[in-house]
Amino acid sequence: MRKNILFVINPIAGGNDKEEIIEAVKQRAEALMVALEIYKTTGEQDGKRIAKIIEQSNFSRILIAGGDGTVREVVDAIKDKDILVGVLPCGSANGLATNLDIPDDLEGQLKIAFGEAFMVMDILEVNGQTCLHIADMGVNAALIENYEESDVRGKLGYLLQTIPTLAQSKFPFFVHVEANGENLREKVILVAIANAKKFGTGANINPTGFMDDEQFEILLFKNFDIAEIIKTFYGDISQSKEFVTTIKTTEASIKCEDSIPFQVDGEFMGHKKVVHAKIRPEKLKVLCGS
Ligand SMILES: Nc1ncnc2c1ncn2[C@@H]1O[C@H](COP(=O)(O)OP(=O)(O)OP(=O)(O)O)[C@@H](O)[C@H]1O
Repeated sequence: MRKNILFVINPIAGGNDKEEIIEAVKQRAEALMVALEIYKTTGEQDGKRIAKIIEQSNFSRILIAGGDGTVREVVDAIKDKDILVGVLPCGSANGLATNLDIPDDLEGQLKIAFGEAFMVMDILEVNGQTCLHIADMGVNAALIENYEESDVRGKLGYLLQTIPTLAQSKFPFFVHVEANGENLREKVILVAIANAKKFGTGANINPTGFMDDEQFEILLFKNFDIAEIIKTFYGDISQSKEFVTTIKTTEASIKCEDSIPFQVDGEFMGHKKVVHAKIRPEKLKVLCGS
């Protein structure tokens, strides 16, 4: 049977031109004699439209040129269908691609997108939302909130928000975590709910986490030290017990005494007091680097 690929492109993701990627994918599909259907997102009802397109054809894989937001939308549209997903990262945040070892060069990305190496990864549900790599409450979500309101994009824009965010913030805060039948109360600056190891910035906040181990980690970052926080987001992370407590689980409730900034896969989701996280029964087959 001839292979069918759906190619979803978010034209505005990352603010960059997608023509080179589109042409390269078209050429590769043609060379492999694979039928390619293209869907360009509009920002309106894309999830519903993609779900309808998937219903009408028998796609063996979906390639996505976009950022984490576009990938999440496609994953929601796939539901429990057996379709391989490949990411050609071009968003301003590409945390999932970072965790899948997708390289920066287009040739390397195409090799993976049209290759056969894939992982069967877990999907988290966090307050009813699909979460593929990391959700968190606290200082990182506050940075994303401020970043989304600022004019400077990219890593610099994010870094520029660090000092004002910390200066005006209500951190540290108290959090109650209920997981594995136990309760824990800690004073923290950030609670991460991590399916993956790394933030989109590349920082490896969860070195013991795997995306295909049917569990996730709750990481309670405790120290309020600006130098340590900046290192955490951009480089090496201290895994000392004074700095972070890690809980491995399949379901957890996180309750805060105040409303705290909350983000899922790099998208700011408002201020929350309660976050419930669990592993979904369905999995995602995703093409990866190794
Ligand atoms: N044609 C379009 N015009 C405007 N917005 C769009 C369009 N297509 C998709 N979107 C929006 O793009 C967002 C997803 O972007 P994605 O996360 O993939 O890339 P990004 O560059 O990281 O985005 P951002 O920096 O805005 O988070 C969604 O909010 C979606 O509604």
